[in-house]
Amino acid sequence: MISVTPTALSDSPNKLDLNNLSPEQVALNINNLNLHYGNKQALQNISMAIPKGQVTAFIGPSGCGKSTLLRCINRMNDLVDNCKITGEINLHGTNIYDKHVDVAELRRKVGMVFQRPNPFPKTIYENVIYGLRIMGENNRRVLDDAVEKSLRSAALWNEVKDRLHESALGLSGGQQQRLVIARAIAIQPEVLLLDEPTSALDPISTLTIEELINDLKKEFTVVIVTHNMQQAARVSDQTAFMYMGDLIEYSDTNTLFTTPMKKKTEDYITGRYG
Ligand SMILES: Nc1ncnc2c1ncn2[C@@H]1O[C@H](COP(=O)(O)OP(=O)(O)OP(=O)(O)O)[C@@H](O)[C@H]1O
Repeated sequence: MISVTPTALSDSPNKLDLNNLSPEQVALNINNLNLHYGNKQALQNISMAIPKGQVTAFIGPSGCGKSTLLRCINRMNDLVDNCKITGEINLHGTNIYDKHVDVAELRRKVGMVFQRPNPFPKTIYENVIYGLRIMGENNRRVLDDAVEKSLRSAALWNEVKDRLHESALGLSGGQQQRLVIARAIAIQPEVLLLDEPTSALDPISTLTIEELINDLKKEFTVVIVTHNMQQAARVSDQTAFMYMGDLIEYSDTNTLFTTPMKKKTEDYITGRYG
């Protein structure tokens, strides 16, 4: 039996009715999303509303489609050959799969952080402003401000403020992951996607990132994929349990971990499989 401590870090006890969110409460609305890799269907009719300014976790056994669903939210699967997607994902009312959508612009609104920290072989400063430079920002004052603000938001400023012009590769793994989060938030996305952001980190760095996630939702909508149920319970406001490409159950995190509605969810959270 796996024991979890629901919402230990999350400071948002206000339960939302996920089936009845007002348009102002919704960041992302996923409607009848289906995804095939060649002949293999990896997502089946996924529909869910992801609330704004909260942390939503996707959990489920290996291969259930968590990362695939996450990658749909910034159209990363467009890069995969033979991948076919039907359905809609509405970001603040616009279907991101509409043919008129500029994918580069979408990825500015929907940032992503991966499992392994991937700083560029540049200075800490240049890593943070990477996206701003691509957008054509060259004003030193604007860039300096963005560096400080983003590093503060990523809980890294105090550790690196005296070495901003040193290589990012000299940072520890946990610091590198916070730097990558700073890089993602420097361009002020609306949504931040985190794909198992702590799976390569030690327990102390993991805790630091979990605390950071709890702060990030004050500014951004956060969606996290995690293998770790305790982590989902600690950081998320609502949790979606997936199994073999289906969304089995989606509810506020406390309810999902304490009184799941579906047998499959119960079996998973009590460690019967996965
Ligand atoms: N690029 C791809 N091409 C073909 N099949 C893929 C591809 N990516 C994922 N799949 C398949 O789609 C299914 C869902 O994979 P996905 O990585 O989304 O699962 P997951 O729940 O995130 O798993 P894990 O926890 O192991 O990372 C799996 O069967 C996987 O093998």
